[in-house]
Amino acid sequence: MSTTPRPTADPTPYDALLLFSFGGPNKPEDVVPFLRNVTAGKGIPDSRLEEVGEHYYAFGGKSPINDQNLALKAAIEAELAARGIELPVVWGNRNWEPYTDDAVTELEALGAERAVALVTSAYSSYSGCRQYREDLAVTLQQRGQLDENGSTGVQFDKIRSYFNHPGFVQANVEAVLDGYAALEEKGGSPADAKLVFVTHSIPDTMEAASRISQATYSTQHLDVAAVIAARVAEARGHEVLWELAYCSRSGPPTQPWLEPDVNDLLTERAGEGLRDVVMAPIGFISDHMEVAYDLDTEAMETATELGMTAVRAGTVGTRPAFVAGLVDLLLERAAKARGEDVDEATVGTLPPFRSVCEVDCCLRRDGEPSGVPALCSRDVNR
Ligand SMILES: CC1=C(CCC(=O)O)c2cc3nc(cc4[nH]c(cc5[nH]c(cc1n2)c(C)c5CCC(=O)O)c(CCC(=O)O)c4C)C(CCC(=O)O)=C3C
Ligand SMILES: [Fe+2]
Repeated sequence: MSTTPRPTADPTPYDALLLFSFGGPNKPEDVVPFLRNVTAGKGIPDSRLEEVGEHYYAFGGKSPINDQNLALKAAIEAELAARGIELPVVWGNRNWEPYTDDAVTELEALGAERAVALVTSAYSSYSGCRQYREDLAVTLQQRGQLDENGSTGVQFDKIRSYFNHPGFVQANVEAVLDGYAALEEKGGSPADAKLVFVTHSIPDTMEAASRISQATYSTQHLDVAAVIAARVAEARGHEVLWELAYCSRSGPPTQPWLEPDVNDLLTERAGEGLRDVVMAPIGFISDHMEVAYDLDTEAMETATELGMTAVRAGTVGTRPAFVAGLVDLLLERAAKARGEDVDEATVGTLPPFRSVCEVDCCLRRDGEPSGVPALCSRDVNR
């Protein structure tokens, strides 16, 4: 379908790729310290933390996310090798081992001077963009490697948010089509089904602050959802009605977050007579805990109780279209860093997002300066 030529297989000026993720616990003893890392200073009620801890214990205290990142790392390495590109891939996480600091140590051991970061969040908001850039800056600061101009050690650039990159979108289309096939196998009626896209909820204040990144977080999802639904409708030859819902809300009940919650949406639509649902978690790139618990456990239970026939489509994971797209994005970023004119491929109505963020891009709260340094932006150290 896509006729966009592959970018030149030259990673110069980069000498390493940082696969930069969230992290998750590997065993029961990791759960509480992991949750402390995630929630430090975020005002999440203890009751919510205990509840989320239980989600992890129900899965033996091990999040699937680390194995999924290792699988993605291996898939990227294989794609690089297949294209004859020699570039080491180093993995680091904000909230668990191997930490960002471990990754920087590994980059130094490799002799890397300029690395490009690939964040495992496809969409732009504080949680999916700036929080990673801050983590990198604070890590360097703690190592004594940050001054007012940025890093004095390994230099970092970032790959643009890729929610509207053809590879990510195509992999989602394939996953949703597999979901429709699974619905049919389950005895559902695909032509009457609702396609419910699901993503992580964020506070309304974070949504408002994400505006500066060229389109808000929810708008990014709506734009790409429309493209995916249209392609699925075309491939299946029937109409596809769709909606966007949210999961994994936390924070105090008084704080507004993006809605509708997926469980509330299912309940409301069941009341209106909807019987068949395909849930597509386009907000996540792998089947980590939010997907395994909030969708496969909780939302599936809701759907079953409502008497619906429901399936959950896969995430992009290591689908070849996604992995090839990531390598294209890396090469595109490299060409940009070399000052070349590059074709930044997108689908939908939104532009390619910036790989060097605007001043005050994606703050945590609308209008409030963060006071925390961030890399890969025009406001280093603000
Ligand atoms: C937008 C977004 C993504 C999607 C993009 C992406 O995929 O990266 C994401 C991913 C993830 N979130 C994760 C886990 C958690 N997120 C939390 C808390 C929060 N997430 C938020 C946003 C997001 N989070 C927000 C606004 C909060 C409130 C606190 C704050 O303002 O920052 C909490 C604290 C308890 C709770 O509140 O649930 C946990 C444990 C895991 C790991 C899963 C695993 O272990 O498999 C992953 C990949
Ligand atoms: Fe989260």
